[in-house]
Amino acid sequence: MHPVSPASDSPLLEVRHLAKKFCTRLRLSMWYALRDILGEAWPGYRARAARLRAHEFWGVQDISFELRPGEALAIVGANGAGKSTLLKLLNGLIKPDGGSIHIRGKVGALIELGVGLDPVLSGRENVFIRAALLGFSRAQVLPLFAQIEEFAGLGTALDMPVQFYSSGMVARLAYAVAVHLRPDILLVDEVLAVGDMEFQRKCVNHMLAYLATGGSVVLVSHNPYHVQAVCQRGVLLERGRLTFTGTGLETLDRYYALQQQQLTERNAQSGGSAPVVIEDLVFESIAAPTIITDGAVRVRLTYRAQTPQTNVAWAFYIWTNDGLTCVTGGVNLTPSHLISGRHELSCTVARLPLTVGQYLVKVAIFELQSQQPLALLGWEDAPVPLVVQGELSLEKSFQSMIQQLVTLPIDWHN
Ligand SMILES: Nc1ncnc2c1ncn2[C@@H]1O[C@H](COP(=O)(O)OP(=O)(O)OP(=O)(O)O)[C@@H](O)[C@H]1O
Repeated sequence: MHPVSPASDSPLLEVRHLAKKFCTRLRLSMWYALRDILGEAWPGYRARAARLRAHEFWGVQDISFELRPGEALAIVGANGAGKSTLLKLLNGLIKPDGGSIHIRGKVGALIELGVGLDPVLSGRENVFIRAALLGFSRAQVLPLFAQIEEFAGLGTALDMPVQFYSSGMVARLAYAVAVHLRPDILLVDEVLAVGDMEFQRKCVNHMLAYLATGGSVVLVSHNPYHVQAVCQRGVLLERGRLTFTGTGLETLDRYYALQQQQLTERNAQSGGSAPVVIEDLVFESIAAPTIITDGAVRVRLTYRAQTPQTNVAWAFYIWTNDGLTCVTGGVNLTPSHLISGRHELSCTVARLPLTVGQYLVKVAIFELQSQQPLALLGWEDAPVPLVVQGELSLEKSFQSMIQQLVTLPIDWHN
């Protein structure tokens, strides 16, 4: 692969009106599958396949998008929305009932991690087996082995049977093999969530380097850190349908708004007993009475938890009034723990280099493993306002005038 200009290249992946149906009854689904195999020989079969039979439903329906070299697409949606089904269709693991998929190039996939690994064989032997499943001979893999070993970082565990691996170790091995065989399109299904933070960072850095050389990524993830770092584009799936396309973060924003709506409804139905509720979010200046450009800021989030929650992360997002994302940071990569009752989470921002102006803040607490939001504030309801003040020097008023979002501490030299 070569460095490319993404916009100028024709799509590596073209998906048009893709559809897949499932049946809720196992025996009936087997009968339908048999009829479908026989029926494929008959003219007009495809037209009939577009209809639902008794106890069938659409797992995904009418999905269309394209992916060009150098692009990464986030697929976002609630449990059961059809994300894995879509990846399995792209990887050819299951056949569509409608629409088409055109792929130019080689696909590497990290979908069901354990699949394709022999539990009694060592990690080392499984590297060759997994590569063979992807069409690579032992001779082709040997020159890449040192890189795969180094990336997986399993040390002596590489010679241990895979059945003794943790899910994180399996993810390391599977990811290292898939990416070093240089696919043109890499499909990744929430695999990163099972790896530790150091490995997640390594994968994100690797994906960015891979994208820069013209690779493409389809990433199922709700982790803001992964979506913001990797995906320029995103699609939102709701009950199998594509309901929104935008940048990765706009898609996540839309998804969180939907989730907050559902969490609020569920909370109301259960008489206000949601497991976790964010009650308040405060941005306060550490040194001055007000938040000033470039000043240090403390962020305090007040939550109420019914039961303790381990392994959660929280993130805040700062937007301009007209909807432009200016800070998507604040994702804590070390897991937090929530204690039952009403408590606070906090963090400090050493320098907030936003220019003088008014901003809006939204916040999310989400489970690290499933990456699903546990509690949200500001997405569906009113975001928290944030006012950044500062002296209106000539330089700063000029920055505000041209709507610059950040101030840089520049020393000019003659
Ligand atoms: N083989 C199958 N047979 C029947 N139904 C299926 C099958 N595979 C998926 N489904 C159903 O299709 C829908 C979409 O499932 P899918 O696994 O694609 O969702 P998802 O968005 O990946 O969810 P999650 O976030 O929970 O992994 C769900 O209702 C699921 O139960």
